[in-house]
Amino acid sequence: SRRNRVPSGLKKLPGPKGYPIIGSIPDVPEKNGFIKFADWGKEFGPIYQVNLAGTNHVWISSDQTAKDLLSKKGSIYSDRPHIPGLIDDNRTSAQYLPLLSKNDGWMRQRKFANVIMRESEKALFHRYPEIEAKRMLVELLDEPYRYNHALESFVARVTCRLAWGRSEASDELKQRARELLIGVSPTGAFGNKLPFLMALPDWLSPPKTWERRRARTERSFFEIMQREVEKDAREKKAPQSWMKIFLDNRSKWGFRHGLEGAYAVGMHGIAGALTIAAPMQTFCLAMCFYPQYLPMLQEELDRVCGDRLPIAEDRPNLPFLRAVIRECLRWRPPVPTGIPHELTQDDEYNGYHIPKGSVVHPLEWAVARDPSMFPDPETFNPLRWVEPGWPTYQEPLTQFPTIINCSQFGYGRRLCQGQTVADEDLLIGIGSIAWMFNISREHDSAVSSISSHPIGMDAKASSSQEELNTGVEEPKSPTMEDVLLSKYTYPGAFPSSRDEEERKVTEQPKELSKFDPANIDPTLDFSTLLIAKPLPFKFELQPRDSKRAEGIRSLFEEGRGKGHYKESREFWGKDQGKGKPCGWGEV
Ligand code: HEM
Repeated sequence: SRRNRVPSGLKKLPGPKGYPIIGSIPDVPEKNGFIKFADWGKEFGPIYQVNLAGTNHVWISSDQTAKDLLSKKGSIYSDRPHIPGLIDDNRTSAQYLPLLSKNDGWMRQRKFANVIMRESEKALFHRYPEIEAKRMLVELLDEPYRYNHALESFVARVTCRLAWGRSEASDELKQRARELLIGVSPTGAFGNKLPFLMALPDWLSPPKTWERRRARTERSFFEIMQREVEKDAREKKAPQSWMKIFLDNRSKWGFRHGLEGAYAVGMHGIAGALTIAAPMQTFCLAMCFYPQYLPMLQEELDRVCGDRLPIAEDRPNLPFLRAVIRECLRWRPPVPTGIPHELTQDDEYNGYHIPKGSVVHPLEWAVARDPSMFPDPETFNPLRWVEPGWPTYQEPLTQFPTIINCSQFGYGRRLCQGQTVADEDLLIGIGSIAWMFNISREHDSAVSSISSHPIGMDAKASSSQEELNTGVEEPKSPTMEDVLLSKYTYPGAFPSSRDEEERKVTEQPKELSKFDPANIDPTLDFSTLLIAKPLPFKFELQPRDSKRAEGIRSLFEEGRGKGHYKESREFWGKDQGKGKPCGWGEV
């Protein structure tokens, strides 16, 4: 109660009442909990507080408030909370830069991150995204029903090359990313839901055993990758990579030991592999539900790129592609709850008291839905970025729209370090898909003589293990008809082309049902972990023209002949280390 005392002259932040001890935990659904937090924002205002199992969580749903606190008062709002589900203390272990406290380790790793990002950007990311785009397109042509695999592999291969100069570890990197995501997500590892499990002996606590194996495997993986680059460097055949930058100037970074370098590089590999596929999957979803924009995008790509795939130098000439990417991030933010900051001393804001130790969330989902900045916010509308008159329109169009420094990358001193990598991957990745394919929701066999594949018929084949095992039941996939007739209740998520009658049906307020997976809007069927990705969905992917398809196939074969496209390799044996000290954990 002393902690909760409000100094005289100040008010307590508003917020839901909750229950004794557990606070408001029962009121927050596991699926799409960010919508609940955004709803509370509408009820209590742009800043409010919620007690979740004894911790004070402050939720911010306005960009201005987030800037006022997290950016302007960065000296006290830049710490990170403890994550109980991890074996080592995330705040001090110097393993994961995004989770470190604001300490020396964080400062030296951030400096290192600045250098590796700057160097990569200067070198146009060594053209890795352009090289890997060809492999992705061929995989989509051959096995479109495994589209998730192709998109995630594209991102993981680029990041793997950037981190260690080679792509063969991309499957392992994806698995490391999935397991770490589970380890750190409040809705993932049991150790985060029931922290006392991490205080029990290993033999009594399966979540602790799982986490110990995950941490051991991750460390071995990072060490193996570091040793391989060291060997390549000794033999003067190491390609450019973040690891090579580290090794070339080992003493310059002030790291405590070589292992810190292994983690500093590996963490960036994981951060890239975790996040960038989400907006690419969102792009496919958006093109199914807002089909009017794909022809506009293809017109721009054909005009600028003609018969070749988009490349980095096309960026200034592709404003509509940048608008589509920016809108994907806004419409379905990859980190909808934001990554929490921790407040290190008592503060006041607009007459409200914010107690030290509060966990402060910039709620991206709500920030991206401010109707004064984004009119008709639930609608996917890339035109808001390129048509004068919209509040988000900005010139020159050779530079804007851009995702760099948008709120989806966070605030203040903890701003995302990997923005330029994400920017490049999305430009090349999404641009290449749109250049090559038509994407549509319904199967129409008469559309073209070129073979077309309806996707998602075999949901398992198209989903990664992570998505199959996030704790979400296989969705019942309501049809658009179901949705329109009665079930769906979250207002405004339909394409603006739908008429008023349909809108009225959708806007009937039916509390709670919107969180029920069976009733969920198909464009809101996302995984439940900290980084939200659309769960596998059915759509049709059809090459626009057979000449382009053949052209890319032959470029890919040519690259393969030169050894550019190595197969992914296993690190722990055929069974991925089942029963051994290191290997893949269940996800
Ligand atoms: C679409 C892709 C991405 C999104 C949406 C994203 C989003 C975020 C967010 C919201 C934060 C937290 C900011 C805050 O605390 O206020 C963050 C931090 C971070 N991100 Fe990203 N990120 C993306 C891609 C990447 C990539 C590709 C990398 C590296 C290769 C990366 C590296 C980092 C790092 C190192 C931090 C921690 C910074 C710190 O705590 O000091 N991110 N990112």
